[in-house]
Parts: sequence; structure tokens; C-alpha cells
Amino acid sequence: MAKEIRAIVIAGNGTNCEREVAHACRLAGAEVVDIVHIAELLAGRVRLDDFHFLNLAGGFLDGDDLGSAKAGANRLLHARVADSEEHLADQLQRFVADGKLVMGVCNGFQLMVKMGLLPALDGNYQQQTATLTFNDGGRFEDRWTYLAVDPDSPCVYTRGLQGIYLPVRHGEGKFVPGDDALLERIESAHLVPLRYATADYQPTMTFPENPNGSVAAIAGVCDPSGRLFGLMPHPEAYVHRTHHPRWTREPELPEEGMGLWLYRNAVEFLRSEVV
Ligand SMILES: NC(=O)CC[C@H](N)C(=O)O
Repeated sequence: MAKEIRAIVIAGNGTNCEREVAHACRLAGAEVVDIVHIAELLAGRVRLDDFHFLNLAGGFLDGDDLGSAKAGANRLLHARVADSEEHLADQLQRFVADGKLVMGVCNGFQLMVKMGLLPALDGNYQQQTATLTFNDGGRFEDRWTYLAVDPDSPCVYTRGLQGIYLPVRHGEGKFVPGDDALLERIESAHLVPLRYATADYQPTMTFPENPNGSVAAIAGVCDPSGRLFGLMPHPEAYVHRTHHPRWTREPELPEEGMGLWLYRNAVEFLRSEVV
């Protein structure tokens, strides 16, 4: 029998979606799902090495001071684990090198981009090359979005999917690559698995279908291995039929929400290739 799949959800300093992410991991079949405060990792009481699936949840890390997730990125990159020679970043780099999975949702995606974990071209997972910044409308957006899936993306999480419907809730969701050359490289390598789209799943730059003016309608980005993935929409917020905004009027909706598909793909990948 396959060994157990162990997922960790990092919490603390302003995250607010960790319980929902943990619930989605459990529904998807992960046997162990631990919500761990960042302080436990920094104290050395919990180690990333003991897990297979790292989840960075949404929220308001450090109150979005210095820009969303920027302070959190510095903490994760530079903090030393108590009573050891190791930085937390060393554990993280080992986690990535071991072929394990990392998913960041919303504030977690902002964290991954600002740490350099995404898009991470040329094997460099420590240098920031893009950002997520203020929505073009200058306002916090809280709405449901259609997302077109790139079927040619190496992304582990979107395998077999064509389009997804998920909510966004963010003030800083506009993805901006450092330069045009980077945009060209991530597009040609199919590292944009998700784009904001119209209801018939055609990518769009038009508000409100594209809620933030994201360059090239980018809603989610993966690294070249497809194992690291970040997205602004919240898959953990649509795992049950009753999460859907029109569930009382659309009786044909399936019991499972579309967001669960991403977690199922992750667990299936881990079961077949890692654990
Ligand atoms: N829902 C979230 O994770 C919000 C992310 C971040 N605080 C923003 O507003 O952009």
C-alpha cells in the first residue's frame, strides 16, 4: 500500500485561509494535513523535510505592509532556524530539489513571487523576477472569475482541466513580469496555466472578467517543473456545491466544487511519483 501523503499548511502573521486549505487537502485524499505556525518552523520544532505538499495560504501577511507578502518573503528567505546553522530557505530549497509540491494561493502566490519561487526560470528559485501589485482599478476586488486553462502547461495541478470558475479577493493581484523578455519566456514555456477569461473561457483584459488588469490576463503561474504553482483565485473556496454563488438556482451543479480538482491532481501526482 502507498505510504501516507503529508501536507503542511503554513499559518501565522496574518494568514486567514489555512483551515479551508487544510480541508481541501483532506478532501483530496492527503492522509496527514498539519496547519503549522511559521514560528514553529523557525523554532525548529517542525521541519519541511517531513512533508510532501507545502501550502502557502491566503490572507494579509504582516498587514500587507511594504506591499503584500514582501515582509513575509524576507522573513522566509533570511530567518535562521533556532539552534541550527540552517535557514528556513535551505529547507525550502531542499523541498523544491526533492521534487515535492508547493502551492501558493493569493497571499501565498504573492509570497512565492516575492521570494523568487515563481516563475523561477533557469533553476533559480531565490531571485524575484516579477511582482504582484495593486489592481488597475485601485480597489480591493471580491468577485467570481472564469479561468482559461493552458492544456500545454507542465503544471501538475491543472492537468486534464479546460476551464475553472473560482473567486478572487485581493487588492494586489496584478501580475507584472520584470520585463518583456521574461513574459515571452514564461508564455513560450507555457508557465501560465491560468488566465482570467470570459464565461466561454476566452482570455480577456476587460474588467471585471479580468479583475485586476494582470499582464496577459495572468491569473496563475507555475515553474518549469510544473510542481510549484501560484494563483490569485482561491481554489479552497470552491470545494463544495454550496460554495457556488448560484447553487440555489443551478440544481445541476455537481457536489464537488471545481477548486478541489487542483488539490486532487496534486495528491494524485504525489502518490504516483513522489511518495
Ligand atoms: N485574499 C488574499 O490572500 C489577499 C491578498 C492580499 N492581502 C491582497 O489584498 O492583495
